[in-house]
Amino acid sequence: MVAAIALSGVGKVYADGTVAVDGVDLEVDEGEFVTLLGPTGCGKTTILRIVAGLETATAGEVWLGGRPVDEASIRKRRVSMVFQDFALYPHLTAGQNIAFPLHTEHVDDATIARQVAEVARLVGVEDLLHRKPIQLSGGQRQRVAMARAIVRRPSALLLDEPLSNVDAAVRADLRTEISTMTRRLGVGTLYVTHDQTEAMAMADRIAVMRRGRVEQIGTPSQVYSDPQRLFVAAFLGTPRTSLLQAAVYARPGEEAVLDLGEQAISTPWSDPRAPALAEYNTARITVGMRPDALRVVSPSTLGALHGRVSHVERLGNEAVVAVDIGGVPTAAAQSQLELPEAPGLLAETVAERPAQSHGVEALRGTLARLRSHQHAEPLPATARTRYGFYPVYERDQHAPASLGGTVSVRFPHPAPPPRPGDPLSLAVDLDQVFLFDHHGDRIRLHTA
Ligand SMILES: Nc1ncnc2c1ncn2[C@@H]1O[C@H](COP(=O)(O)OP(=O)(O)OP(=O)(O)O)[C@@H](O)[C@H]1O
Repeated sequence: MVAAIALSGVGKVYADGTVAVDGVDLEVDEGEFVTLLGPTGCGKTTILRIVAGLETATAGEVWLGGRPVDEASIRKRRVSMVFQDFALYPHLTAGQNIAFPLHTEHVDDATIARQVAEVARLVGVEDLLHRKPIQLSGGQRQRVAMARAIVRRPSALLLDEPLSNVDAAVRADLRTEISTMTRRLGVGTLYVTHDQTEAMAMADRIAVMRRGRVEQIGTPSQVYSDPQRLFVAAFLGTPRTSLLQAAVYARPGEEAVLDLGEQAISTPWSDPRAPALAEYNTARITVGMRPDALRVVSPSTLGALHGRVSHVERLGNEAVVAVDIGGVPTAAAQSQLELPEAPGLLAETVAERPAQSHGVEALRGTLARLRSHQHAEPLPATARTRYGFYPVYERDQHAPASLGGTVSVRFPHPAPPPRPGDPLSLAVDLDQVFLFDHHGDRIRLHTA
């Protein structure tokens, strides 16, 4: 099959030297829905603009319907783009807005009327065609924008966070409608979002992006359940995947351990993963754990991790309980601080420190900490554990609890969740634990 959209080694360096896109390969088949998912500034919009012809790539090639199109005009590309801010013409009615692309192509009036009615019905705005954009709700405006984008039967559809200005209730409906509609039309769609729920719900495949590169591309369940990179594991999952530093120690014939500092995850030598772990003996790695990997057990259970509840979040159908097991979070540069919620965390951090510093000073201090996390690894000290030397990174006392060395477990309704401060013991399912080396690449324990 010929790909609707194909990018090969595409790069973009802006005039000021910003590397926005860095060697991206990507294919979207006809009728396929691919989302570009990643934190703010990772290059998602730039990729869409390059495909649409609004921006020129500084490296690589773009192909549409099997033809290289770098020199082609925007119109010849038959690509439609929808932005998050609707961008309807305010002085035209919804019907005139939808008809607009056809007028520019000199289509006759009867055909225009027929096609407008058809797409208006498809997106559910047939009763609103006489209204001006100002008389429409956010959700209705976005439906009109979608109708305008598909009325020309584009060969590729580019959607840039089209639901971010629509309120939550309408967003869920539109999410389903948009992905159903693009599949029915058989149009190749590239959809930009930084919302993982949206990406998971809509996409055939998700390309998780970071700093201009695609870190991993796969079906929603592949990228969620089988992350190849630490960043992907960190980015996907609610609550956040816990990423803790660990040292690997193997004692042939006895056990292999992931030493978390205050305690360790151990597996007996008879487990084929133990000799596989031995290949990493003394290596410093990152252990990624989601609630799926943990089970609450009695304190006497052999090999359980023990901790105290630091935070309980009640979500109605379940409670998410953060448990401090004395772990040390992995270098933030590789994980959390680049996530889109970072500004929120920043605000939280500032709010937590009113007694020590004030206003601008507090903000400056916090920014300095965030920056130093982004650019420099903390200097490791070492401490003796029962297995060997463990690199001790100073725990940041002021970091919000969500950045601490905690793990999370779920208490589905109606199980009563524990309270902050309560002790809790957790058994670890090693099959559900992700291990990453210091480059952020997944360590796979080949046990065959
Ligand atoms: N015209 C420009 N000149 C210089 N740098 C730019 C320009 N446009 C974007 N950038 C930079 O390129 C990088 C990628 O931007 P882009 O808008 O593609 O990211 P994004 O992932 O879509 O972000 P968001 O989710 O915030 O929209 C950012 O660092 C941004 O500041």
